[in-house]
Amino acid sequence: MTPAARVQASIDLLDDILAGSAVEKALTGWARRSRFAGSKDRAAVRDHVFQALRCRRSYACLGGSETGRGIMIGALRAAGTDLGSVFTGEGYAPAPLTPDETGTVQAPLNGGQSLDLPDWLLPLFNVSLGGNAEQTALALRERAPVMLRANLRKTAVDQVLSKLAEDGIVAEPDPIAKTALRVVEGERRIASSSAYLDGFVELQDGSSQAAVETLTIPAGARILDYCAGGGGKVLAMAGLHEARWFAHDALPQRMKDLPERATRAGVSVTLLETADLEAQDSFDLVLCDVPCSGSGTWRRSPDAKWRFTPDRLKELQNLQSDILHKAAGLVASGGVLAYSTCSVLIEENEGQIADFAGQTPGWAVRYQKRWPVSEAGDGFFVALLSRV
Ligand SMILES: C[S@@+](CC[C@H](N)C(=O)[O-])C[C@H]1O[C@@H](n2cnc3c(N)ncnc32)[C@H](O)[C@@H]1O
Repeated sequence: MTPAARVQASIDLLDDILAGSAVEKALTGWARRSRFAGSKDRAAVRDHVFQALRCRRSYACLGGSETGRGIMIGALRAAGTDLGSVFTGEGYAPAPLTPDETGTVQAPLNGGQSLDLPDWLLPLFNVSLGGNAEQTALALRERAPVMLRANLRKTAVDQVLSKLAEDGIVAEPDPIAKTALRVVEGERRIASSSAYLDGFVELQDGSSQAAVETLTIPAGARILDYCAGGGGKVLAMAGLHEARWFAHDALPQRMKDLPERATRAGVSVTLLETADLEAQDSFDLVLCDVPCSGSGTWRRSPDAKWRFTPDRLKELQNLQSDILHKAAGLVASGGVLAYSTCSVLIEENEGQIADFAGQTPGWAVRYQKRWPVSEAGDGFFVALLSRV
């Protein structure tokens, strides 16, 4: 595909996504229908689409309309590309610019436009992040780093790096966590590398790894990952400690890959359905990695930023509170209740913990920490509460 044909494909995909299609589904469907597209074309189109979604609002302003075409015109303008060389109408290139498109005169962008945030979120970012609000919004306009977690249960970091290098993957340790590796080269080879298939590494953001490092886990303790999903957190804990591992999710099918991942990692994890929990002895630590806005990860799933609403925030707050109260009942006397989100919003983080501690006698907040959206990690929050 020519660079211009990739732009046209991205325009069509963005139109599908703006009409409501899920991003990954739209990309997979396009790749299936487009046998002519090689792996470099697919990667380039994916990059165009993701970057356009991260900066959807500012690019639409620069391009003169909130359509796939307007957004891609804005993206190319922002990158300083000569639009005439792309919008030629030749072959599979987009049609030439109309006089309106050529002449789009740009008024200065307002706050929400230049920060690529919906207006309703601006005050929430300001309250939650204070002086870091703008920096955080701007960081969410950039591509996320590719981070791996070294499974120290299998071997030491330097050996993991050598194993990755055998498969042409260059990575380097990142100080955000002792298990964190930043991938510098070869990210597309990770899923087929022997380091990955043999359980020496998992894809995991740096902040999640750092948060797991804050947990104190005594040998032999009973640990429950209450919102386990694919098991990222329980596997990260098990990479560092010897304990008895349990995983639960309200939607057990979300845990379907966990047994295979655990086997690869050399760990044994007992899966529990909600009905099994009552018959279980209590746990020394229950981690609630709750469903959240994902606002700390919007550079990875940028469409979520535009689909998020005040009603959805309320719904999530209620769910988070409900999960905290239910999980608290599973913690042994003297045990720890851990709560985490990949959100940057106070409403889902400190606010949620303050409400829980205020409403629930017998619990004290021992520790809270936020990680900013950075070059090594997504926005992340962890709180530890203990029974008093
Ligand atoms: C943020 S994801 C977990 C990600 C996972 N811990 C990881 O690191 O890969 C939140 C999970 O909570 C689950 N969930 C939603 N409501 C729940 C509830 N009431 N009780 C327990 N889990 C719930 C969702 O199905 C989802 O898998």
